[in-house]
Amino acid sequence: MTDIERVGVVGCGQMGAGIAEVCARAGLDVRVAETTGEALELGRSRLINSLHHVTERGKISEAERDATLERLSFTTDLGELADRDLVIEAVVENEQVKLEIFQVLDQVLTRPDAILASNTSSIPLVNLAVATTRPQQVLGVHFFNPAQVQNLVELIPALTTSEETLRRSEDLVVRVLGKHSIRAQDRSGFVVNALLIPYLLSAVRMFEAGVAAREDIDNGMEQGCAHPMGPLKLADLIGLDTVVSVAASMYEEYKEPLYAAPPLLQRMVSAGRLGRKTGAGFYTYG
Ligand SMILES: C[C@H](O)CC(=O)SCCNC(=O)CCNC(=O)[C@H](O)C(C)(C)COP(=O)(O)OP(=O)(O)OC[C@H]1O[C@@H](n2cnc3c(N)ncnc32)[C@H](O)[C@@H]1OP(=O)(O)O
Repeated sequence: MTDIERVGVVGCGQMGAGIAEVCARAGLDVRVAETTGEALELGRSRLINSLHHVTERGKISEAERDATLERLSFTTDLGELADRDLVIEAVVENEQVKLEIFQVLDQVLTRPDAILASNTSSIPLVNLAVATTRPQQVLGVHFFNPAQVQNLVELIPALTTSEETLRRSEDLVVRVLGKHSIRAQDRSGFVVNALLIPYLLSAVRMFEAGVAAREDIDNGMEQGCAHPMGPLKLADLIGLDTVVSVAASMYEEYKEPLYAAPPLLQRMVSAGRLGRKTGAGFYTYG
């Protein structure tokens, strides 16, 4: 039996909302924290809309939806996460911001063996761990977008993480959330992004060089390799700013040219064309 029943999620953007939904649907008591009332309202509607959507699609009953909503609470005060057994941080990929959150959570969590997890794709977990007084209880729990649909969670122990923390987290992810888990070392990109990001960057370089139209690049991989979506569509789904920031951290770590974001991608981010979330990236969205 898991000893994790009360979960906190910090950040209610596309990943945080998805993670909170997965946890609440699995029967956990979930409290979501955001920085401002406005961000919280946006996140809350994102989550509620998604629950209504899965109910309409017949994946859960109306009673299950209502019970899931009952298990969700929202706050703008990290102090209200004090009684949580596990907190998953899913805020912007900015090390300073994450460090501050980890330091606050470390102070407010009352349970001595509470686990502090990050959904980071790129920040070294050990940096977050040593910023707390419980480095043995900090690890990476990395979901994939959309978290409600993708089956995988990467578990990333820092050098300081205890086997007990890893075991408890794995039990939660696999047995309670029903996800598949893989373990990876605390190296930039872990397993999936280390393989995926160079592929996405190659597709952008191919498009930039005029080798093929964006639709042909995407259709090539969808029809030729049975990928659910081609690389340019997928970059738009992930968010071009996230692709650039994960690539930058991998480049920083390995200095391999294949991890360097091509100029077109950098320019699109500067222009605010971040993909689906801003309505325009390689494609435009209604
Ligand atoms: C960068 C990070 O660190 C790591 C990452 O996240 S890497 C990115 C990993 N993600 C991927 O590779 C995504 C690849 N694409 C896919 O799996 C699929 O194209 C997709 C699930 C996004 C959409 O699937 P597709 O069949 O094209 O569309 P659609 O029919 O709308 O959706 C399929 C199902 O997923 C559900 N779904 C899609 N997007 C959803 C979302 N945002 N939230 C909840 N459910 C969603 C739909 O409701 C639908 O369910 P149903 O058919 O059972 O009702």
